[in-house]
Amino acid sequence: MSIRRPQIPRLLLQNVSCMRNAQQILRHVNVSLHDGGALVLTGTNGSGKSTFLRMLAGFSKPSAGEILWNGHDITQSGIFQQYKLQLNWISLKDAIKERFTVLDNVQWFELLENKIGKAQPALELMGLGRLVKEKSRMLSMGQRKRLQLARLLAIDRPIWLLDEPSVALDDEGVRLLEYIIAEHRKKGGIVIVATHLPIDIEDAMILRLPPRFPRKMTLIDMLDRADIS
Ligand SMILES: Nc1ncnc2c1ncn2[C@@H]1O[C@H](COP(=O)(O)OP(=O)(O)OP(=O)(O)O)[C@@H](O)[C@H]1O
Repeated sequence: MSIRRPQIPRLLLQNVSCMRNAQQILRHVNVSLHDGGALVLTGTNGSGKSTFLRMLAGFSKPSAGEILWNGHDITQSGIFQQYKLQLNWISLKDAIKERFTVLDNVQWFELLENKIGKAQPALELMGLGRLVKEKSRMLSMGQRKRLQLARLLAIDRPIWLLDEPSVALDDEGVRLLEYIIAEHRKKGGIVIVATHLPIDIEDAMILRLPPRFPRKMTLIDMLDRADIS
């Protein structure tokens, strides 16, 4: 009889806290993600969703606890060099070069990755096929987001860190985003999304970060109270 060992999670956050500017932003976060896993981060403005993603990307270090990738602490420099090659990141800063064409904006990143051939099909999938030769400065907000998503597909790394990926997308764009996330997970990819907007990700873990400051009473709260009395 063979005894199966429990698999080590691909990503494990153990009791992680994070400070920024001498302020405690995240407290005692525990998350475990295996291949194909998905995590959706929600929470009020300033609750720490972007901080969480930045920490996973290695831009800031946990002030306590550990982030383990394949069981190894990502803050060790040898490990981090390998770990960072697993990551692909989308944020509101889109890093689009205005003077490049739409196609060049994806191919440039492919080139940096020593990859080739996925830019055009990725742009077509994201509905930008007819715009590949246009200068990127011509793109609308939603088209810029679609270009960022095409980059994700072309670069094709396993761990996606997506900060507000559906902002500016129309309904079809959101469906496409949900589709590429589902396909990525089928291949064993991991997806972590920080969002305020509804997104349909099957069996995703949801982590709602607590508000950092007690909310002051708003006019709506006051009106509600007036109703009760
Ligand atoms: N560069 C920085 N230096 C210091 N503190 C920062 C920095 N960026 C953000 N913060 C603080 O960290 C806290 C969490 O910010 P963060 O951007 O992670 O929140 P968020 O949940 O992503 O918010 P939002 O929903 O508004 O995007 C905020 O109180 C913010 O003021």
